[in-house]
Parts: sequence; C-alpha cells; structure tokens
Amino acid sequence: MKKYQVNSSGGNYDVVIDSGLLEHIGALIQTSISVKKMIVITDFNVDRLYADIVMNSLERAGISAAKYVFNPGEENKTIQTVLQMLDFLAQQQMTRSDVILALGGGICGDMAGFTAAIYLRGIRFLQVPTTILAAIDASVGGKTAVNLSAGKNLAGAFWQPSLVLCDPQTFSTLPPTVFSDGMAEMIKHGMIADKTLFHELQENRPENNWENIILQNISIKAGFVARDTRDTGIRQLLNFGHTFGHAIEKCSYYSISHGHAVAIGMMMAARAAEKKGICLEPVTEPLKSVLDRYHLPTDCPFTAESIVLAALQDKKRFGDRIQLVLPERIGQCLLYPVVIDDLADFVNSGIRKD
Ligand SMILES: O=C(O)C(=O)C[C@@H](O)[C@H](O)[C@H](O)COP(=O)(O)O
Ligand SMILES: [Zn+2]
Repeated sequence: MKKYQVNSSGGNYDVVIDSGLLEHIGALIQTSISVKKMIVITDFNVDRLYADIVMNSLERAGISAAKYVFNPGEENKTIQTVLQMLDFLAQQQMTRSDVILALGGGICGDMAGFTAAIYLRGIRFLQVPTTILAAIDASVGGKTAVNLSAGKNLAGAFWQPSLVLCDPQTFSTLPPTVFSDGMAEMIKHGMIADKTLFHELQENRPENNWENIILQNISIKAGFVARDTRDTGIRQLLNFGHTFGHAIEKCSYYSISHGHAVAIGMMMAARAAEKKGICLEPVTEPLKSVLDRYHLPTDCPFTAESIVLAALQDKKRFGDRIQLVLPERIGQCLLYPVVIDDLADFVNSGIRKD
C-alpha cells in the first residue's frame, strides 16, 4: 500500500494505491471521510467489471449508494451527459453532505468531477481510477471538463477530489490501446520532468511494479499542481503534446484516443523543436523509440492546415499568442510562446519527417 498527499490551492487530499482495495473500498472511505450517501458514476464497460464489487463494499460499510451508468467514449463527454447526471443527483435528493464516486477512466472522472463542481454549487467527489491514464494523471489535480463542438475540454472547472483510491488490479482488464494511452502520459512525465523515469520506460515494463510507478508519476504531477493549481504558468508543462494532441483528437472526431493523440503531439513538438535548434540534445529519436515500444503512433494523419485551425481553440492561447511546450532535453521542457502567424511553420516542421 502506498499513500501520497496532494497539496493544492483547492484543498489537500490523499491518494491511496493498493492492489485489491476495491473489495474494501467502503471501509477505506469511512476511515478517511465520513459519508452516509453516495452516487457511483461509471460507464457501461466498467459497470460490468467492477461496479458490483464497489456497491457491495459500500453497503457493507453502511453507505447508501445509487449508481449512474453512462455510454463510454470521448464523443459522450458532453454537457448533455453532465446534465443527465445532474438530473439523476437531484432525483436521488443528493444534499451537500453527500458524495459522488467516479469509478472509471479519465472521461468518467472529468465528467463526474464537473458534475460535482456544479451540483448545488459544489459537492465532494472521490476519484477511483480504473485505467493507467486516470491513475497517473486525470484523477489528480482537479481539472474537470466536457468537450464542446469547438474542441476538447473547453468547458469545465477546477474542482479537487476529496480522496483518490487506486486499485492497480483493475489494469489487468484494460484493452491494449487503453493500456498504451496511459503509457503515453507516463512517457510525457518522463519527458517533462524525470529522465530516470524515461530511461526506466525504455528498459523495463511497468507491469510488475504498479504501486511504485504510479506513486512516482503522481508525485511528478502533484509537484506541478502544488505550484500552480490553476494552470496559469508552470503547470502548463503537463500539456506537453496536448496542443497538437487535442487538435488531432478533434480532427479525428475522437476516433483517435487521447493518449494516442498526445503521443503524436509530443513527436510533433519534438521534431519542430529539434529543427528549430531549441533542443540541447537529440530528443526525437529516443522519444520515437519509447513510443514505438508501447505501440503508440508517431505520425500525424492530418494536414498542417487542419491542425492549425483546431489548435487555435487551445486553452493556452492568449490573444495573438499560443503557448507551446517544447522539449530541450529528455526530462526537461520549456514553455514557448509563439505568435499565431508562426504556428503553421511549427506545425509543418512537426509533421514533416525530413
Ligand atoms: O493536469 C494537467 O494540467 C494536464 O495538462 C494533464 C493532461 O494530461 C490532461 O489531459 C488535461 O486534462 C489536459 O488539460 P487541458 O487544460 O489542456 O484540457
Ligand atoms: Zn492528457
């Protein structure tokens, strides 16, 4: 069992990582935060696999719980789905002392968290990540959101969970592409902050060491969250690969998943940075080899024009500038503001392999 305290300007909370914790999650919740009534929010895939274990454990711990199940997929991460969740909470007469439990991957946590942020102007919620991506990234830091037709995560709130409970046994049921999605964010953490983690991922697979590797990743992410919870500066480094990645997700109508799009986005940023002489050492070749190792894509299937158009909606755009995150060396990236007129040149350099 591993424990880590996340500090943020929106509150401090524990992350508990323990294989098999879903079986006794009710008791674990009762020892950390006192709760009588909960709504478990999950998608149809996770419902089939883990909802009964969780619901039974909550009941044994004396927590009255109802369940809301939504259709999986990024295309359902919408305000309409959140409205349905809000209506369900109201029907169940949830009050300000009651709690939402998000059981699932990043999409589930983002929507359940956003619902918690706005229902009755804010109630508590717990993150129970069941994917690698949610465990090492989305469950920590309080970014909650839905997509708009204009782009990814364009409406949301900063709303921190009260507790994060992670059972790495759930990773054993992940489809290979969902497994790879999580590895993309892990490689990102290595690229922006920890060259030792990057080299570990080059040499060893993480499967036999989940508790340590999740802890290591959460401490990287939590370091940025503690220094800049509301994403106005240094936290934006966590967006390495995301400006182009979000554009790729949008251009693909979300048929390319988040981690896969971020993998391509990181490669584009690396190629552009290397060509423009921003890198202090070669980064493109080692990044490509580690992405290949985890079966992640490295080439952009869209034109530079369509990527530029989609990227103009990025949240890191401030007027006529957009903040890119570019690698200097493995384990170190920098924030690199670019005027909008120069964006096409960066995107072109990132797409072209010569
Ligand atoms: O927590 C952060 O900060 C991140 O940027 C982590 C990202 O991996 C994550 O995908 C996040 O949701 C993207 O944030 P956004 O502000 O670009 O929507
Ligand atoms: Zn991400």
